[in-house]
Order: sequence, then structure tokens, then C-alpha cells
Amino acid sequence: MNTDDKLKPLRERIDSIDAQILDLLNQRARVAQEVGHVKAETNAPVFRPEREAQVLRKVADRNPGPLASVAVQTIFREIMSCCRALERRVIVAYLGPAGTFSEQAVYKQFGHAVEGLPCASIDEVFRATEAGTADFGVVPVENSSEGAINRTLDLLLQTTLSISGTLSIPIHHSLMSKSGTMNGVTRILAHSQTLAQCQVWLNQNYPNVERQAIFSNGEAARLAAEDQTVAAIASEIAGERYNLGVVKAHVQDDPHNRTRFAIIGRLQPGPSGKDLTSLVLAVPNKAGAVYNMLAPLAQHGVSMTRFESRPARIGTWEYYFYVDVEGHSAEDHVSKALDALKQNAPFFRVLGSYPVTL
Ligand SMILES: C=C(O[C@@H]1C=C(C(=O)O)C=C[C@H]1O)C(=O)O
Repeated sequence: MNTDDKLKPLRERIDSIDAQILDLLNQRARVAQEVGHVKAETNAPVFRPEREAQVLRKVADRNPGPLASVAVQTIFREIMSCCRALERRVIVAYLGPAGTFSEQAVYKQFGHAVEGLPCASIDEVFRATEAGTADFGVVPVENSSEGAINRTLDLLLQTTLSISGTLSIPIHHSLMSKSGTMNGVTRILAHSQTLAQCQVWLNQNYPNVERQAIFSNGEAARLAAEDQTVAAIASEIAGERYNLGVVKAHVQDDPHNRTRFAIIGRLQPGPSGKDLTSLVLAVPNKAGAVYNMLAPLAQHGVSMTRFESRPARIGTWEYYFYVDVEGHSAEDHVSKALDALKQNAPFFRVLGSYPVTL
């Protein structure tokens, strides 16, 4: 038997399985439409991150292979995105233009059946979400090599929005230009964070080419497409969008470079069984204050997963502390710990409780 003869029955089996998958997908979609009708009657939120997190955890737990659990979750993320879009297409603001890592974060969290709303700054992402132009916003919170994104932390302090999720994505930067070479290039453009993340490599390889910080890597890529004297450092997705050639891939100094993003919105997700709570607080400037502030967490068996201090440039306090703890504020032990924290802290705000995702 030749190869084609051997493949024919296997392909027939795949065709018949595909027909069943298609049928099941549309059965699922029709149920999601019914969910949509129920929600519309009560004006209930379309996107329920705690439910989606549970669906994704369940498929990973049940997955017998040979497909990897992350692969199955990626597929189900998109299935849920399409089902959700039948209820209503959710609008998500992010730091634009298209092609930025923030846009990748939008798709990783919501799947591709959303309407992305590119914004010119982190401030504008908050504004568009607060004004209701967007249902949610996606903002960078911290980078593994460069630390906190201070503008986001400051805005989180003032906003009326809550955090309804966080996610982290690998950040791989490439040096790109229209010709795919550095011939004739006199300037390298990127966001200041990106230039900082690539500075050792740039010092070694292009010490004499001028570097210019601009508001986004996506914009750098767009400008490089228009100007032969400009190279951009950006994601390869941004490069593809603007038809750039890669001079050198992976030019970030840390190969494990990642950025964590927060989803902000008016929604306050319910408990999913595996959640985090983000809060911000301040303490008086005296000995032992931070120690005393955190004691209630240990007393109530609540683990802290993140602790970040930020000099207060706004408000009355010298430092604000951004703290993530395990659990949901609606859980008894967490709510008791938070009440006790509040007693010791002259400034205290829960930024949100939300499901843990990969
Ligand atoms: C179907 C629902 O609406 C959305 C879509 C979901 C899905 O496709 O499984 C899950 C949660 C919601 O974001 C629901 O709330 O159950």
C-alpha cells in the first residue's frame, strides 16, 4: 500500500470526528445563547472570569492526553471566547497600537472573539474603562527584569475600578527594520521599558546607534515601516503587522523576561475556588509598623504572594504597600484577615479578588 492509501482511512476517521466536534461545538454555542438570554433579563455580566477559570481547570484535570493540558486550555479559551461573543462581544481597552504585548495579553485572557480598543497611554486605558467605552482594560503591572510599572500602581490607587484578573506573558523582543538589516539605520526606537530590558545587548552590539524612547513598541514598529533610517525593538507579531524584517530575534537581556498584566473593570468576580486578592495599604511611619500591619495575615492563615512598596507621590502617606494574598475576600478567613488589616492601616483598599489563571 502506498502512503496515500494508508492515509485515506485515517483521514476519513478525522473527517467523521470533525463532524462530531462541529456538532458539539454548536450545541455548546446554543446553550451559551440561552445563558445570554437569561443574563440579558437581569442585566447580568456577560464575562464571568471565575466560571471560565473553573472550565479551564476542569478540562486540564480531566485531560487524558495525548494533547497537552495547555494546548487543550488554549482551545477551550477560544471556544469560550466565541460562545461569549454570541451573548455579547466584550470590548477591551489596552495600551496600543495593535501589535503590542498588551494586545497579546488581551487575547490570552479573553480569547480572540473580543473587540480590542487600542489606547495611547495607560491613563487612557483607565479612562476608557471608567467611562464605560470599554468593558475591561488590560494594563501592565510589573516586568520581571524592570520591576513595577509605576504609572499603573499610581492609577490603581485612585481608580473606582477593580482588578478582575491577572496574567503573565513572556516578553521576547526583536530588533527589526524595513530591510531586515541595520544598513542606513541611525536610530533605534522602543518604549523606555523595552530599551532598559535590552540595554546590555544594545551596548554590546550597537553602542553608537542613537536610542530613542517612545510611548509604545507597536508605534516604534509602525515608524520603522515608514522610515529606512529607523529600527524598532518590538514583538515579532508587531513586526509582522508592519512587514518588518528581523535583524536579530530575542535581544532582551533576560531570556525569561515576563510581564504581568491586570484586567481592570467594574466587575467583581465571585470565588472560583482558587483566587487571589490584591490590596493596597499605608501604615504610619514608625518602628514595627509594617510588621504589625502584616501580622493578621499569619494569624488567619492567609499567605502573601506579593509585597511591593511604592513611595507615595499622591495622598498623605510616605509609602503605599501593594499586597497580593491567596484567597477571595468573600471567604471567611480572608475577610477576617482583611478586617484586621484595615484596623491597623490608616489607608486601606481592596483592589479586587479574582481567579488564579495560568
Ligand atoms: C456561558 C457563560 O458566559 C460566558 C461564557 C462561558 C463559556 O463559554 O463557558 C463562561 C463564562 C462566561 O464568561 C456563563 O456565564 O456560563
